Amino acid sequence: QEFHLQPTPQVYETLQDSIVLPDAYRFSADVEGAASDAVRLLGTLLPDHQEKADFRITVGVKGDKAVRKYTRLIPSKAEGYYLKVGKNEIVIAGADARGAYYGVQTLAQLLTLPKLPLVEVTDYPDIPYRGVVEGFYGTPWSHEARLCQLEFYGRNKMNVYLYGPKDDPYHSTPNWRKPYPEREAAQLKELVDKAKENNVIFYWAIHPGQDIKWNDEDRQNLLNKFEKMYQLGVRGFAVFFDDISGEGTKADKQADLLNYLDDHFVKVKGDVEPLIMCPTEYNKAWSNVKGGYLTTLGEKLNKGIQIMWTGNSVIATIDRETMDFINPLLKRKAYIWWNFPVSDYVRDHLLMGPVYGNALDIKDEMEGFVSNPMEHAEASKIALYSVADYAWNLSDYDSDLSWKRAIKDLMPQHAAYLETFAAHNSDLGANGHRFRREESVALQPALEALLSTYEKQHIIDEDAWRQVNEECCKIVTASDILSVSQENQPFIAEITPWLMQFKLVGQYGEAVLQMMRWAVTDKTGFETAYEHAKSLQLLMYKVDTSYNQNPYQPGIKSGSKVLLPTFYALFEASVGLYNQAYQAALDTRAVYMPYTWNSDVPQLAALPVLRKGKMGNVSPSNEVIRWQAGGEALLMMDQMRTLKSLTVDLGIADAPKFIRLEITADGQRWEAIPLQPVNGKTRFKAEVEGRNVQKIRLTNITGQEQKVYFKQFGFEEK
Ligand SMILES: CC(=O)N[C@@H]1[C@@H](O)[C@H](O)C(CO)=C[C@H]1N
Repeated sequence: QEFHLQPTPQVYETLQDSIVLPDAYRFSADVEGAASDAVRLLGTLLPDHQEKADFRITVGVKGDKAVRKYTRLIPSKAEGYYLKVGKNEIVIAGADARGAYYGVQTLAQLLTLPKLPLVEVTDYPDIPYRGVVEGFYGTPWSHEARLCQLEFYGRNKMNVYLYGPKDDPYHSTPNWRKPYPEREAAQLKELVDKAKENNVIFYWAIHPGQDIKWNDEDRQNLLNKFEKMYQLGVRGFAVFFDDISGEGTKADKQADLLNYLDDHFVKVKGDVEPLIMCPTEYNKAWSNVKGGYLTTLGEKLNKGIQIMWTGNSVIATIDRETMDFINPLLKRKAYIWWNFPVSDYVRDHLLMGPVYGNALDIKDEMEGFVSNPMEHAEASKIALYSVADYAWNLSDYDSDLSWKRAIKDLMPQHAAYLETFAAHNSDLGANGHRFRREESVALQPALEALLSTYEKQHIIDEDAWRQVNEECCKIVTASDILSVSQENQPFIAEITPWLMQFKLVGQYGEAVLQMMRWAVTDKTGFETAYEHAKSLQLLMYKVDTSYNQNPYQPGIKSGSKVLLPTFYALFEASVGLYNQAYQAALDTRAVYMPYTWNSDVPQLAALPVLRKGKMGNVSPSNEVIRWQAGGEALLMMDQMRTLKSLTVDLGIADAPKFIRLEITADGQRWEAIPLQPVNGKTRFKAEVEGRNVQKIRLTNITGQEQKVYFKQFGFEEK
């Protein structure tokens, strides 16, 4: 595969010739000046220079004497650079310090080649701010993972990292007012230093909105906390007002606070980046333009303050229509908070697929583009690599080529196996945001041909059968090789449960293909394959109910959108044929889900129901739910079932005043069941022990919209 620089440069010319870098070279640079970062990085790449040598290496920033004669070749764009590798010289001339540093990062990639190609690169980023917002719910990244991320950002020319893990108690309610304990403070200081080393701006974000008081005391509390972070070396600050309800959601109060911080902290300090804020109405689906929240921010917030936006909905790809809606309201270019590959609402899935769907013609519409990743730091790098590629140079972005390069970058030696894994572990499964991704793209035609021919004509499409069988063998091989790979152990540690599941899916596919082969030709062969398939289904269930048992979306899903559903359908079809051929009555069901959920409350409607043994749970939501008056949510059983317990948690202490819970055994007569407080906070139990139910209903009985959380709705059968 031909060599490709990352991110894809704006202009790359190669002279179809190369040199072997001499081990002695003359060096000219203004080492103390703006190019010091670039010179330091270069020093780690090349042997020491000698005074007398023919080959010359020049590094500088526009205006430095050393690069004066290249001035007109330097792009006049922030963070741009001109890089030349000639027969007897290398020149790196940056438009500014970071540009020079990026020029050296590009040279570093060229130096990994067997021979150094003669090139001229004229390069610069399309989007001013590019990087990552660690802004997900769930286990925050570890200190080691963050250090590793920052190096990755430096190499991929990402220039921002926003620290804002929702579950860090010192970032959010209740401890945002408190300084970090010593150990955490020391680690943050180390991160700030590591970020600087990699030319990444480290922003520390605060999430005070759920309990902030609009008074001098809390304003001072916030200033004090910022001052503490400043003393740790933080020079970039953000205030997030997302996913809150109550007083903190007021636009004019938020704007007053941000302007105060801007005037009395940022402008006073003089060496702090422009403030960033995340609004409460951070996506179009939730914005009520007439209500004036966004226009108030747009009008009142000081011009220099950057405002984040997730798009037309919480999880959305970004296009021109998206930007044409929001930029006029904010009276500035929105700073995109892109919620991918974040998986804190589908925690049983890994999102390893390509980054696609964002428009390539909107480079002048966005102030920033930062990705909210998975809690699995290494696994997120596949998407982050392509986010860096996209945000640097939109028009040349190719999602599939970038995805393949991202995989090679993460595991150069085992890239082929990782690509097999990533190709089939890319969709989210059903989820409350209705956001889906393609999965098993290359194998889909064969899977579809195999299934439709078999289901409709009861014959095997031999070519499709062979392709699917080959892929199943690859899946089994890839899973084993990756699970013991030493190439990137932190990454393998993150994905091991999914590798186990993925192998089982591959083996299940093999067994089902055998069942198809023998359904009407070899009774005993079929029965063995059937037994094997059933045991593999049980093994998959065991993995899914043993690992990653978080209280939100527990379990381990793999190949869940195309591969496994196709194998389930082929399983059922072949058992049907066998039963017919041999007048047998084997159970044809592959898996069954006895519970269904639906609701006329938009943010509840698509939440998936999860089942584990006798427990049923509706997947919780991270966001504030706007539950309209009379809105209802219905959990339906496939048949009458006897309950043992039922728990509801809407994040408010007085839920029984707002939401009525009812059950029915016959679908006609409903009976309200009182909700008893369980933990004195927001969790309630309904007395349903021994009750026969067919449906359970939750209704907002207050006659007006209620803002609640949907933290838990679960029941256990007897
Ligand atoms: C701005 C923003 O997207 N805030 C939160 C985010 O923290 C959370 O990870 C996700 C992704 O599930 C969505 C939002 N609830």
